[in-house]
Amino acid sequence: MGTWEQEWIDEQRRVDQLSRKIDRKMKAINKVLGGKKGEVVEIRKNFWEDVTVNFEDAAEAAETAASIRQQAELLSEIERSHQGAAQQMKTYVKLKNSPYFGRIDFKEETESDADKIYLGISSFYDEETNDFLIYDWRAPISSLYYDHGLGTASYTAPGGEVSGEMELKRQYIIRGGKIKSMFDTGVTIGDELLQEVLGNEANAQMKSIVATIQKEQNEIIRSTRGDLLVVQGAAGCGKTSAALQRVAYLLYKYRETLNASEILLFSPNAMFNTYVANVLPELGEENMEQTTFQAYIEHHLGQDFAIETPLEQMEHMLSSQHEDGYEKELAGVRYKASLTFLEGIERYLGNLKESGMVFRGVHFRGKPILSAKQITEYFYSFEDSISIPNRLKTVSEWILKNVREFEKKERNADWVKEQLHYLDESVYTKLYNRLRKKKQYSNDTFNDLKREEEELSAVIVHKAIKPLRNKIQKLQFVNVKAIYSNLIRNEHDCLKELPQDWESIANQTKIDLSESRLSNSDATPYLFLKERIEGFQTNTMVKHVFIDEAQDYSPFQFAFIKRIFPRAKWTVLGDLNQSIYVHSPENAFDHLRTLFSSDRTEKVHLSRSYRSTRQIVEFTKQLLKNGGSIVPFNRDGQLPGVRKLSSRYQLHEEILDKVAAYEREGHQNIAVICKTVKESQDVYSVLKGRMKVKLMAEETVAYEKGVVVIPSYLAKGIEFDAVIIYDASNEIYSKESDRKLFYTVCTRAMHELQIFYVGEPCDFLTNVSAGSFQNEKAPAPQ
Ligand SMILES: Nc1ncnc2c1ncn2[C@@H]1O[C@H](COP(=O)(O)OP(=O)(O)OP(=O)(O)O)[C@@H](O)[C@H]1O
Repeated sequence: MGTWEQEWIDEQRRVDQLSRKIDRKMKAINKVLGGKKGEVVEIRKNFWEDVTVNFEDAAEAAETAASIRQQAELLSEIERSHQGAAQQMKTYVKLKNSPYFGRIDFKEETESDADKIYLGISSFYDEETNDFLIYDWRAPISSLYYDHGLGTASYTAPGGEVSGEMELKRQYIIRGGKIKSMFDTGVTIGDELLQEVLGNEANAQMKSIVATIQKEQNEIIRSTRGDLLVVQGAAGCGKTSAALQRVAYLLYKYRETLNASEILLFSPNAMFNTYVANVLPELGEENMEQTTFQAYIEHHLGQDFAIETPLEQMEHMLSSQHEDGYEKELAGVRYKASLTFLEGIERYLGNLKESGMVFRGVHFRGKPILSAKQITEYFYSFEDSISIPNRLKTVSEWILKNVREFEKKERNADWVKEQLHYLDESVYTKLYNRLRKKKQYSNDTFNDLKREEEELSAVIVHKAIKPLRNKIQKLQFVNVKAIYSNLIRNEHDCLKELPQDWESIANQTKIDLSESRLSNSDATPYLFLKERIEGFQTNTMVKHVFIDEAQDYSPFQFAFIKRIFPRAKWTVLGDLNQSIYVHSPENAFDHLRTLFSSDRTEKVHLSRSYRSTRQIVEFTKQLLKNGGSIVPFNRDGQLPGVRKLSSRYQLHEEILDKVAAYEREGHQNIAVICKTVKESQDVYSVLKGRMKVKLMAEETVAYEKGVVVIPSYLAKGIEFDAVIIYDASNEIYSKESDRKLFYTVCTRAMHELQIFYVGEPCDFLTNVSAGSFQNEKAPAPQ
């Protein structure tokens, strides 16, 4: 028998042995789980028997409360450890299926023999031999696997640098406890496994990449040096993947002090949340918190305004590209996204300390309590040195005091008397009982009619005034809308370097505000101003902020996020070549770096692209002006197709044919990508009667397998086996500003890319070398 076969047998034997050990641990855990479950059921059943209930007097009641608390704590303690055991069980199930994916034989300098280190998604410690039979991929020693080939190698252990010799590096694919494939590799991570992984069909959800993390990705995953880590990388180079593995790494490294709820990922849209939701659970970790910037804005302003979503803004800007006034509008959007605007707001806030605040008068049932003028005078009676939020706190207390005085007088008002008369029997009894309890009246004293009336009037007024009090507590007497509108009109001359024709922009903003609408470009500045006036609500709980697709954020938004999470470290991932928003400046990441000190900032560049075949990457990089440095991972496929069609009718026929052909080849995720939602809807209405297809035109839908028609904005960040670009004519992708959008949509393809157009092709296509694509219809299969 050849030595390799023998090796294989030995390795399988080890897997089998390990499997038996895992079985034993699973059995033990099962017992614990069963026992704990029994305990929980028992405690639940006897909960009220085991607590002493006595409400006779205060001391007894306190004892009862303590007794209930004790029982409840016991219960939750057991439930917690039950959860821990259940989690452990899940990990064992995964390990049993696939215990490890890699092995390194590493001989430390000071040792004579090499240690065999097996790497899996979680450690497995064997108490009988006092050995780690599996090392967690995040353990310090595991970095050898990702960072080094055979020969001299070193890693950083908690006690310092450990050097030695890597004698073997082996990769496995183990499924169901059986080794499916196994190969030795000399280089960092062998291309074979990666070839195999990347050649697979797309999933409806993103997968973990632990078995094939590349060296430069490992650097991102394990970096803990700075406060800001910026990752710039081409489409498909694994930014999102690296970010998610990094979350898992941080949760492992800082497991004593960091939990998943203290990590927040900003995703590009809500659909993307579902796309990445599986990666961490697959690794046995809890998911981090996920949100979108829009959701944050909605949470704070959604009650007061209809807020334009990024999708709506994109749609509007893309479809008005040829209209008069587009350039002016664009200049306005860019200005509102800039730090120049933010600085203007800061100047304005400085001014507001002396003048310019706008208040609403406080009224109740049409009667004035305090006029806007009185509130303004009171607000400006404070020293300039007192901050606006602090002043507002005092002002609101002062208003509430006035309201209380008003409330007392109001008890004699006619409307109160009237309500007293018509008091519903049940309300009356309820109020009566409540008063009796509170004041401990005897039945007799309460019968005193006058007293009763007084008390009931007080309750009626108090209740009626409650909404007003709430509004005052929420500082709604401050007219932020008017203050923002004045800012935009630049009455105080705080805004500098305004774009041309700002007046019409200001007018539009004013109309929007008066109709309780907020454009996407106004939303962040508006909230910023509001928060700065009312007192910024910071979040010090979050320790790590991740921002994916970061090229889509404006400098203003970055500054804003920094303010919300003053204590968090940031990991920011993006590709400047995929900036699809009009508000993104060319040098978006430079602005970002002004928020952190330069010696706490790290920048990593990824240029190797894994998603698409070599042919697709070679093609798409030519769509960019500066795509030269993008390196494809060497995976072979068909040349992308680019075809001119004579009519829309023919276009739709060809799409049907192409989708059918892709399906025959076994592709399951196929996307027809359009530029806008409108275009997607039109295409969908044509296709839907003729094939099984879904329209994904709203953020809220979950990403699913199948054939989809999807607008560019929603396709970003995700990938498909095969992509059809609906219409790449120069009518649709007409401006230079469409270049990055076009690049973004084409780079969604993993295995196949087909571009159609009717009329003339867009300029970006004319620059691609002839050998990089085919323009004939592929022959039908025999
Ligand atoms: N080391 C790796 N091993 C296996 N697969 C990888 C690796 N790195 C990236 N991939 C795969 O490449 C594809 C692209 O990765 P990902 O979506 O993370 O890239 P991205 O840089 O965020 O892309 P984009 O900017 O285009 O959205 C995914 O299918 C991912 O699983």
